[in-house]
Amino acid sequence: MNSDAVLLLETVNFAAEKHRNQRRKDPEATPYINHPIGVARIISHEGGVADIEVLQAALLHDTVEDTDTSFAELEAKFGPIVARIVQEVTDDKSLSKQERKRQQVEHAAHCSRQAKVVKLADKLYNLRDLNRCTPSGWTAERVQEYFVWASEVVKGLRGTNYALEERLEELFRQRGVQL
Ligand SMILES: Nc1nc2c(ncn2[C@@H]2O[C@H](COP(=O)(O)OP(=O)(O)O)[C@@H](OP(=O)(O)OP(=O)(O)O)[C@H]2O)c(=O)[nH]1
Ligand SMILES: [Mn+2]
Repeated sequence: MNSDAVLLLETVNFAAEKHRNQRRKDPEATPYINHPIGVARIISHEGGVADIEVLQAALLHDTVEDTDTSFAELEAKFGPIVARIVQEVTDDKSLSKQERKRQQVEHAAHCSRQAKVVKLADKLYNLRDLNRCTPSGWTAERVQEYFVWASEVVKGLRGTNYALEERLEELFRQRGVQL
C-alpha cells in the first residue's frame, strides 16, 4: 500500500489542491500545477533520478513559498526528509525580492545534493518556459536578466546531475550567457 506510485499520487494530489487557484504568468494563464509536475518529470525523465523523496519534494517545491502550506504540515504528511528538501529550495518571502534573488545565488552551493537536483530542474523548466512565451508584463530585458541571474544560481549547483546541467548550459549558450 505504501508503494512509490501511491506516495507520488498522494503528493501530486496535495500539491494540486494547494495550487488549485493559482495560474502561471503566461498569457494563457496555464494552471500553476503544470510547473511542479513538469519539474518532477524533468528530474525523472531527463535527470534519470528515481529518488522518491526528491520527486516528492519537486512536486511540493513551491507550496510553502506560494500557498498557505507550512513546513510542519509537509513534515507531518510526507516526513522530515521531504520537508527539509522543500525548505532548502524555499525563498524567504519576508525579504525584498532583490535580497531573495541574492540569497539564492549565495546559498546554491551549500544545499544538499537532493535540493540541488530540484533547483536545477526548477531553473530548467522556467528557462524553457521563458523561451516558449514571455510572461505577461515582462520585457525582453527582464527575460534576459532572468537568464543571467539563473546562470549565477546554476554555477553553485554544478557537479550534481550531468544531463540537467548540459541542457541548462545549452540554454545559456543560446542566450550568450557564460556559465
Ligand atoms: N518562466 C516563467 N515563470 C513563471 C511563470 N509563471 C510563474 N512563474 C514563476 O515566476 C518565478 C520567476 O519570476 P520572478 O519575477 O523572477 O520571481 P517572483 O515570482 O518571485 O517575483 C518562478 O518562480 P520559482 O519557480 O519559485 O523559481 P525562482 O526563479 O523564483 O527560483 C516561476 O516559477 C511563467 O509563465 N513563466
Ligand atoms: Mn518553481
